[in-house]
Amino acid sequence: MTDGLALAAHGLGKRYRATWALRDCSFELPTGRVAALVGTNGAGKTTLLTMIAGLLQPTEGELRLADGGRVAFVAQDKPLYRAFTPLEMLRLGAELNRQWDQQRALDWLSRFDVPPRQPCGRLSGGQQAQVAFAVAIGSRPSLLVLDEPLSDLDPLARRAVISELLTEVADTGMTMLMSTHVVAELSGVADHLLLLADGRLVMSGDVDDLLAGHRVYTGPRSDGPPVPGEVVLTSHAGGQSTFLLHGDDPVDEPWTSRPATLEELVLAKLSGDRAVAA
Ligand SMILES: Nc1ncnc2c1ncn2[C@@H]1O[C@H](COP(=O)(O)OP(=O)(O)OP(=O)(O)O)[C@@H](O)[C@H]1O
Repeated sequence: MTDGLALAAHGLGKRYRATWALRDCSFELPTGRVAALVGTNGAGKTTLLTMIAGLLQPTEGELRLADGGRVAFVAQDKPLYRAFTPLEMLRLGAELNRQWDQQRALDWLSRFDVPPRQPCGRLSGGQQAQVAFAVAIGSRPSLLVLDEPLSDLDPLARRAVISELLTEVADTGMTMLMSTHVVAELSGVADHLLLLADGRLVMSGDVDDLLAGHRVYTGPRSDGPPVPGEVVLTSHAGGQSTFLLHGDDPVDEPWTSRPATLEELVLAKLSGDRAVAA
């Protein structure tokens, strides 16, 4: 494994009976990054994360973790023992993990007001998610893998959880990989992106590198862009046309241009280079 990488995949694939859920997946994830795994429904996100967590064997290819790397995985359905209280879940975590940070786990529960002595089966979905986070954080992972971590949480809790997770990354140097559908929440959070569509990795890398050279040009309705470059997305609304281009040439009035956002680039890549009516 090359130094500085938390994870590397090479030619990774998974087939369920006759169907390939993931194919030809190769990427490198540097240590200490906050990576977002984005994709449409059924794109293969859970399949990839479950393989990284070591709970599913690849059909082909290879997946390598940093030497001595420890993965914590918070699955989409956040399985907890319903009769156990949050404190008992932490005790179980302490017994199952050679390295365990009880204080970090307890701090997480109190930060999110989780009743520590109430059976998990009687906690709300959001509180159960917080117990799963506390156990994962307590296990002191070098790579924290989260499958749709925010789906059970209200908008305030989503923001608070993201902020706490970023603090954990900064404090401990761990790497984080999380799948999400909510592209709008990635800005300022993810510095690395893995984008899946139909079981294929269509884009991956450092967010700033991916955004570099992508601009949005807006001007009068037109069949083609005002400057050369690869058209990533076209949209027409009323008398106006907008082109997302891989190219950053200056443009003359009445056209204007600005840098593309991560959300625009992701949505454009997921919808292909089809023209969309805004
Ligand atoms: N156990 C399984 N047996 C057969 N097919 C499966 C199994 N698990 C997943 N698949 C199929 O593999 C593909 C990828 O599924 P996966 O759950 O990895 O996608 P996803 O990106 O996580 O989707 P979502 O965003 O809807 O959760 C889908 O076509 C799915 O139907």
